[in-house]
Amino acid sequence: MSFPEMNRRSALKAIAGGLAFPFVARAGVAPPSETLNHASFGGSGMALADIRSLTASPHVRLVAVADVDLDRTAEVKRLFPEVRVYQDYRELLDSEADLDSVNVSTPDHMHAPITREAIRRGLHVYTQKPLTQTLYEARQLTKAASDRGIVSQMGIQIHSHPVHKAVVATVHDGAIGKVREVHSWSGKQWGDRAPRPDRTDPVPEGLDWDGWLGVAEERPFISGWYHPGNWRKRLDFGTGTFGDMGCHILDPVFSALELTAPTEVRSEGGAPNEHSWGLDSVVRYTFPASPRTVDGFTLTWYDGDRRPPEEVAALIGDRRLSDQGSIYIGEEGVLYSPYIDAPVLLPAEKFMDYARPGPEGDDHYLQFVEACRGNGETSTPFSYAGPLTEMVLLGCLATRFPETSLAWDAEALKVTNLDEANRFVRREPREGYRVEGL
Ligand SMILES: NC(=O)C1=CN([C@@H]2O[C@H](COP(=O)(O)OP(=O)(O)OC[C@H]3O[C@@H](n4cnc5c(N)ncnc54)[C@H](OP(=O)(O)O)[C@@H]3O)[C@@H](O)[C@H]2O)C=CC1
Ligand SMILES: O=C1CO[C@H](CO)[C@@H](O)[C@@H]1O
Repeated sequence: MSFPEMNRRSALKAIAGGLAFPFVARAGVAPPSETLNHASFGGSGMALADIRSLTASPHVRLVAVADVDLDRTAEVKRLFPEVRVYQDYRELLDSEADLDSVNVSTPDHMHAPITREAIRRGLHVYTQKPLTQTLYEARQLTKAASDRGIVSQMGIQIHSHPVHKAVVATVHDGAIGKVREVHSWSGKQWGDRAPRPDRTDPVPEGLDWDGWLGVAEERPFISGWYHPGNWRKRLDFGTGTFGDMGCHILDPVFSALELTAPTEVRSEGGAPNEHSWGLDSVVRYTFPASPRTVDGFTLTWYDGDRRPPEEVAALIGDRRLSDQGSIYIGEEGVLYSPYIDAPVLLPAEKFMDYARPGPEGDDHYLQFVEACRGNGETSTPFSYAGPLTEMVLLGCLATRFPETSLAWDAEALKVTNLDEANRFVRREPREGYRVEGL
């Protein structure tokens, strides 16, 4: 680690301790007694929810917020009158020399550059899902977090929920044996078949539109089309329904089945148009066998109006198929997991006397805070969240090439049988928003 890579607070700690480079595994982990100086990227929407959850700990002091839309910072200023508000994330990072930790809760396209810069400064990072917007960025953040030894956590709070933990524990307990297939779905519709409206609207006074665009190409502001929220539907900013909900819904699948990178992915549903993600995706992955799966295990994702086929839905009998969830088909039984609801083991008679694991939940945010203070570990560090995000983003990429089986070489981060697919593995950031290491 080079000295300029240390943040000032860490450097002072190091010097005070009489050591030039004392941080081998984790740079600048605060001692347990210390209150973290924390900054948020994003001041409204999910960012505000993240701020509230993190500052529920008495050991977190919110000192700064960056938000490109100053019109959306009134509430955070009301709640934290002392907070310093910036409009440009780069200015915040350059000005706030005493930070320990940050949350990155902006739209997806800015997760990577902001998180990468925070890591470079040795700050602990809580980054919203999906970790990044491209596969390459996910790989780079995973590596950077590990090289720099910071504490990291992705914002998939369901990972720490008792229901998620129960699904994982039940599969690990062997209740349904080795798993042959999983079918997962979300009824959300973060896509758009309509063309981009041909108009330019005035940029609202408080919004720095260039800053909002960040790494993406310049374009006219269109009211309601991007900001806030609808950026999820747009190719350059969001990741469609799959990217939006996949990191939540496939998270228990990924950890319960101890999946590694898929070897093949195929889209059989809707495709994007020139500007927006498609609707009604169906994407099937093939994985190498894991200790929890059979050879040839497949995972299929459905969204919008698409759902698992009748013979799969029939496995849950006359129960209602929830709007979001998963069905795990094992060699010895079926596990139906409605999203954030108790898992159901089937056939019911077989599991009547089964002692279901009932693990306790955890607070995903406080887990991060405590890990930054040297107490315990996070449960979704980038070493876990990076590969999970890569899997999800590979599915998003596949929707661009319907009815085509893409062979994936995860180590090389490359589609090996269709070269044109590889231009979507990585993005070229706009001049002025390039960040070292991405
Ligand atoms: N884990 C979960 O359960 C949830 C996670 N999310 C995730 O949170 C993220 C944000 O989503 P959401 O809040 O709904 O989106 P919004 O568009 O409503 O808000 C995004 C926030 O980021 C700010 N922002 C945008 N660009 C920048 C920038 N360059 N620098 C600093 N701040 C910026 C926004 O400011 P402005 O007002 O100017 O846009 C706003 O405060 C997404 O990645 C989403 O996937 C969202 C909901 C739930
Ligand atoms: O959990 C979530 C709830 O819904 C939001 C919108 O679809 C998501 O962005 C979010 O991750």
